[in-house]
Amino acid sequence: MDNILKDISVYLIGMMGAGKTTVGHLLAQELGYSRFFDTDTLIEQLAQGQTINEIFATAGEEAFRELETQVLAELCTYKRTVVSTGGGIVLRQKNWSYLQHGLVIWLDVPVELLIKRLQEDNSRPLLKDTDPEKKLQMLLEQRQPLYSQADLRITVQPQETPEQITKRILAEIPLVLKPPVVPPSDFN
Ligand SMILES: Nc1ncnc2c1ncn2[C@@H]1O[C@H](COP(=O)(O)OP(=O)(O)O)[C@@H](O)[C@H]1O
Ligand SMILES: O=C(O)C1=C[C@@H](OP(=O)(O)O)[C@@H](O)[C@H](O)C1
Ligand SMILES: [Mg+2]
Repeated sequence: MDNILKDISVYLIGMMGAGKTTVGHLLAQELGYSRFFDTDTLIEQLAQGQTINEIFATAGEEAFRELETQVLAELCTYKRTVVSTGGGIVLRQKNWSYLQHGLVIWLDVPVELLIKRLQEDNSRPLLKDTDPEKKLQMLLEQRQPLYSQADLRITVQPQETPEQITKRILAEIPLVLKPPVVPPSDFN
């Protein structure tokens, strides 16, 4: 896989709860990439240890998005790295110019499954809503056309484990990589 990817980095995108953070770790291991980063973790470090919830509450979503862009701009200079992004990273056009430094993979998970996974989770400020399922559905509708710009879409099945998803990503990566340009032998 190392050779096929030619050291390029991988960016995981998709909705909150899609498993980007969970799968990203495993994918880095399987690719033999020593670097794994989660943009949310880096944002929290940049904000002097404030949680994502605290950043949203004190500085607001726009300030969070600024930090997100700042973090991504740095990460995109790295090769041989897996980056798990936050679900809203696709919203800014500028972020796409950074994401496109690597292979962009969309973990596509049905809303019913996202809701199950995030039921007990209070770490997503955008889901502090009277109807989190409706909110997720609305966000997905807004973002679906953006996620669709990924190089590879992985439609996750309800029972699929993070390990199985990682294996499937590894199997599907070669299908979306452009073959290297080999000049004809008499080319000079
Ligand atoms: N394939 C999976 N099957 C079951 N639970 C999962 C799977 N992937 C992730 N989870 C769980 O769902 C929650 C959200 O996962 P996470 O990796 O944080 O998603 P994201 O980073 O996309 O928001 C976590 O509790 C995680 O353990
Ligand atoms: O979808 C979003 O806008 C967000 C997703 C979160 O990351 P995960 O996708 O890892 O949950 C986090 O960046 C923040 O709460 C905003
Ligand atoms: Mg995450």
